[in-house]
This record gives sequence, structure tokens and C-alpha cells, in this order.
Amino acid sequence: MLAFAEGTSCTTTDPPLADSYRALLCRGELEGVGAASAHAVESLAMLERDLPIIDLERLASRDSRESKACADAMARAASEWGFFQVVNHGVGRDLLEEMRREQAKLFRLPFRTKDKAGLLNGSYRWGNPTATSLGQLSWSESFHVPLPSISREDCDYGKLNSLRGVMQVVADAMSRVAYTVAGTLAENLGQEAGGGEPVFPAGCDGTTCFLRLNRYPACPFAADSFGMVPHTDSDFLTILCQDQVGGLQLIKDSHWVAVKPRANALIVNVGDLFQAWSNNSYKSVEHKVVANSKAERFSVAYFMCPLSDSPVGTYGEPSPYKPFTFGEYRRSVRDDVERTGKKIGLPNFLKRSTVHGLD
Ligand SMILES: O=C(O)CCC(=O)C(=O)O
Ligand SMILES: [Fe+2]
Repeated sequence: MLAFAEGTSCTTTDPPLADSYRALLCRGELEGVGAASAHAVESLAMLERDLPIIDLERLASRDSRESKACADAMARAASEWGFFQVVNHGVGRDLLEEMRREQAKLFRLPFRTKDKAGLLNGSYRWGNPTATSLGQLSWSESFHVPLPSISREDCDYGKLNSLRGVMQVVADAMSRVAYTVAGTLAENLGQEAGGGEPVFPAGCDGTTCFLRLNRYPACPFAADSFGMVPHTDSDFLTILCQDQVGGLQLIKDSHWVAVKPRANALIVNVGDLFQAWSNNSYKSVEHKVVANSKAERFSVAYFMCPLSDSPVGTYGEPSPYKPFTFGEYRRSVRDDVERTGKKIGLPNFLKRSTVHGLD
């Protein structure tokens, strides 16, 4: 009997992932492949790696050599990895633990309440109910909340009275980290903020960013199922707080590597827009979450995004990219995904297109 037939029961709080993916998982099992079969062989032998560590306290050092060395290390990590972790970032440990407890309470609500009751501005998403192959399966649920919604009176938190306040403080604190890091990386390319308005990140303010609360339920099926499918982030910069369960992996030198969770560190990754703005100096790197068969996992992600009609621009010409706005970028991603099931992203906007058929 197929292992899939056993142990498929899920609680009323879990999204119906097993039901939704049943046909795909059964087919995969018969064919002897897991959801992420292309990556499976590699993941067996995969070691966890520590991402480069950047101590943000060094940035504020009075010794200018110290702060310059820190900024240089950050820029090197953004170029060579597209990912790094920051410590002494100013987001309190107690606050993040409180966020984790609030998140657990939120996701423990009945699935129907999360899905249908319009909680947190109706921002609930789960899995990928339209998946047509195992490679599109995401074993996770999330609330993807625009920052201004958090404090709006009409944003419904149900009976979770303390969630709003905690989310607001987390968003503010992560925002400070994002602006510090983005500003440092921008300056490192020779872009001085000068005395007037900060020139970077253009079009990003408190109203344009997002906070996403993720939960990855334990997945009793193939060990190499995706919690989140491989992707790059379509923003400027992402700040991520993960717990100690692990599962985040990224491409480094053409291989998947697993990120070793580190208590007290936040993870930073470069998004597509920053790669474009930096003329490819900084890399928006493909990453994914591998599902865990026994433990559930939580993470919180802060996405630094600009206004929809804001030109993404470049720190200096010549840029390899045609001018485009964030809105145009998002539309192209959505259209490609609808049409082909896959995001193309930045290659669509190259001045000399490398996308087949567009030359
Ligand atoms: O949960 C994680 O570790 C990664 C989440 C992520 O990549 C995303 O939300 O874009
Ligand atoms: Fe991501």
C-alpha cells in the first residue's frame, strides 16, 4: 500500500494540502520521485553552511576603518552570496520570541477562519492549489500583509488582541534593519545620500513594504518536498527571521546549500530590484524551503518594495536593463507564471534579451 494512504489525516487548523496534492503525490510515489526530485540526490549529501555574518554594530563604529570594513564585507556577501546574516541588528530577542508565539496562535486557528473570515485584510494564502506538477508544490501557509494594513482599524485580528501591536513593532524594527542595510549597500556602489532626500531606495516608504508570516506544517510525505518552491524575491531586499528548525536552501556556485540556522541572527537577501539597480553587482539568488517530515517551522519575512509606479532605475549607466517600474515588473512575473507556470523575472528586462523568442 502506498505510504501516502496512511497518516494523511491533518488537523482542522491545517490547510488541506494533502487533499489538494493527493493525485500529484501518489503519482510521484509510483514513479519513485519526490516533489523536488531534481534536487533530491544533491540534498542527501548536503551540509549546512553558515552564511557570512555581518555585525551591524561595527557599522556604527566611530573608527571609520571599522565601519568601512563592515560595509565592504556586506557588499562582498551581497555580490558573492546574495545572502548574509546580520547580528546586533537591534531587533530584540524577546520581541521575536513574542512574534513566534503570536504566529503560532494565529496559525492554530481553524483553517476556515484563516481562509474565509477576512483575517489580516484577507491576506491568507496556502500551498499552491493549482499545482500541476510536484515541482510546484509548496507545503506552507502564510499571511502576506501590506505594512499600512497592520495598524488600520478595519484590519481584522479576530480575538488575537495582542497580534497587531507585536506585528507593528516587528515591522518597524525590521524596517530599520532593511534601510540600514540597503543604504550601506547603495553607498558602497558610490551612491551617497547627500544632504537632501535619500536617493535610495527610491519609492520605498512605510506604506509600500510587506510583512509575511509563514508556517510550514510538518510534511509526512517525500523528504524532499518543498515548503516553498525555488524562487527569487521580486523586491529590493528581504529581511528574514527563521526559527531553529532549518530548511532554507540557496544556490551558491551552482549548487544548493542549506543555511544553518543561527539564534539571534536575521537573514538578509538581495531581491531582483536591487540586482537590477546595482547593475548585477549584487545578486538576487534562487532559494527554497525544504519541508520537514516531523517538525513544523515558522518564519517572518519583511519585503522592501517600492511604489508600484516607481521606476526601479540604476545607480549608474550603462545599465544592462531597460527602464521599468515595479508595477511593470510584477505584471510580467504574474503573466509569465500564468502562461508558463514559471517566473522569468529580470531577463525579460535586459536591453539585449536572452529570453528565447524575445530577441
Ligand atoms: O521561510 C523562509 O525561510 C523563506 C521564505 C521566503 O523565501 C519568502 O517568503 O520569500
Ligand atoms: Fe523568498
